[in-house]
Amino acid sequence: MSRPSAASLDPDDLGFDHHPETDQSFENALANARDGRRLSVDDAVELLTTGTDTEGIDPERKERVLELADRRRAEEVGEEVTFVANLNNNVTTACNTGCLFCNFKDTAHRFEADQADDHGGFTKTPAESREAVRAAVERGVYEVTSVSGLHPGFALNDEHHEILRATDDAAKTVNYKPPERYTTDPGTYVEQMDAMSVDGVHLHSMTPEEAYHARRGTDWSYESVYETLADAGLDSAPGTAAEILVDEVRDVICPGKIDTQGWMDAMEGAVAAGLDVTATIMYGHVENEMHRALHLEKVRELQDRTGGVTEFVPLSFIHERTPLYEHGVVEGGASDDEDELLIAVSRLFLDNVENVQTSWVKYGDEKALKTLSCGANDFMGTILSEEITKRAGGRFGEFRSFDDYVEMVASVGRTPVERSTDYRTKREIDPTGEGPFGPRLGPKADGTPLLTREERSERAAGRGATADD
Ligand SMILES: C[S@@+](CC[C@H](N)C(=O)[O-])C[C@H]1O[C@@H](n2cnc3c(N)ncnc32)[C@H](O)[C@@H]1O
Ligand SMILES: Nc1c(NC[C@H](O)[C@H](O)[C@H](O)CO)[nH]c(=O)[nH]c1=O
Ligand SMILES: N[C@@H](Cc1ccc(O)cc1)C(=O)O
Ligand code: SF4
Repeated sequence: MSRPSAASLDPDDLGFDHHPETDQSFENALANARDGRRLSVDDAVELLTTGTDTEGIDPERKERVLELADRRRAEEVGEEVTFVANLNNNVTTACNTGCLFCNFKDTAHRFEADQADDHGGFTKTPAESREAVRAAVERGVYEVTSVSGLHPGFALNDEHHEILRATDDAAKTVNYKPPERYTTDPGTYVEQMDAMSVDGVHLHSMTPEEAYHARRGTDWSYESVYETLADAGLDSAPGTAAEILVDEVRDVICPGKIDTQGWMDAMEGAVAAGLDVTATIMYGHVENEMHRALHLEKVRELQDRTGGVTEFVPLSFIHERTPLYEHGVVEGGASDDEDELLIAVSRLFLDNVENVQTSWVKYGDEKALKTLSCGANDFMGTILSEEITKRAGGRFGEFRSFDDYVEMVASVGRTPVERSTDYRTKREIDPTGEGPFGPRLGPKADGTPLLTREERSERAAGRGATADD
């Protein structure tokens, strides 16, 4: 695959074949949504653009789309706003994939034992991962989300290491270097899953890109890889790495990643292995509204085929410290109008996905609360630790307490509800009840807040006490 370098990309001429042009009209598309007809890609483009017959976003039309989506949300899932008590535990930032929207990763060779420079990244051993999760579960957390860089020393298990070690020119052909070359050995994926799967916690891990890494250089199926991971403790898989599921966009922003079909195959393999999955979109960079609509179509197809997608998560691109922005390929991320419309059209288009998640990490509290009346019904999790958005320049912090959630959700007149990762277990919280509030659905969750008042103020002051220290 030829890889364009960010510096050589002309933002006005990315050579896309897909453009937001349709034979549909805005009013027709809106009527289709109102009458509950399954929307076409052209309908979605009309709604996302508030009509291709007008320039820019028409504020009055936008409100009509948002209102319809809000009504659909109320019909489908009611007034509850759900959230989960979870911890993000990223295992390593070492990655050579080079996605141009990402500043989470650090070039992997800098992690090698003979490299002197301080790369500012990290790799956790399985024992360190286990300790981070154990400490969080002790506090009441019951989900751990773990997404990581594609460390060249990672393999699925010992058998996979043997295959990769025997591969010719493995660094180049299969992005593999033996783990002993690195200062810290991340262990195998199986060892990491086993380590993080402690005390009945739900383990949400292994994105399609990570699953690809866990079978590189072999003919193993995604299903068998996910089965092996499930046997080691994996419970569900995050559908990140989706970015925009249109190859002409992937060729620009993540040419080193698996393609659209590869992402679909991995997700289907995860569901075939008995796992729930989530699906995401990472939008607001070089893509246009036609790409966004085509992406939604892929997610709807996946759900038609599998029924395994528990939630859809729009991730608004954080641009500040990314190659795409630094090289002038983009001038910023999505506007507020675009964020609201993306949430609304996701709700209307994805008639087979029950939950649409809004992210306080990407939007901040104020905008995230607004999106709860544009079609969103889930408010993600407490996460306790955040690296991806922070490293890209995001400023909205790493933690929300149950008190924060209860106050925010009540302030918009909705019902705060604690949920399990799979949404099958829920507990409504009475905002007029006596606080402070804490989780109750976890193995060690007895209603005590996740962090003490002192720990929270230390965090607020930026002195950084984290759940795992
Ligand atoms: C950082 S990766 C980690 C997991 C794994 N390396 C992968 O790519 O699947 C997880 C996701 O974070 C999201 N992400 C990365 N950088 C971002 C940014 N600057 N703004 C918004 N989302 C971002 C992308 O959607 C990406 O797929
Ligand atoms: N939207 C973001 C998430 N979402 C994931 C949730 O927190 C949770 O793990 C999932 O809903 C399964 O229960 N996580 C982030 O780190 N950052 C986000 O922006
Ligand atoms: N890790 C992703 C968020 C995410 C994680 C798990 C999910 O199921 C969905 C979204 C990010 O911060 O960009
Ligand atoms: S998005 Fe994932 S694969 Fe791409 S560079 Fe970042 S960590 Fe690596």
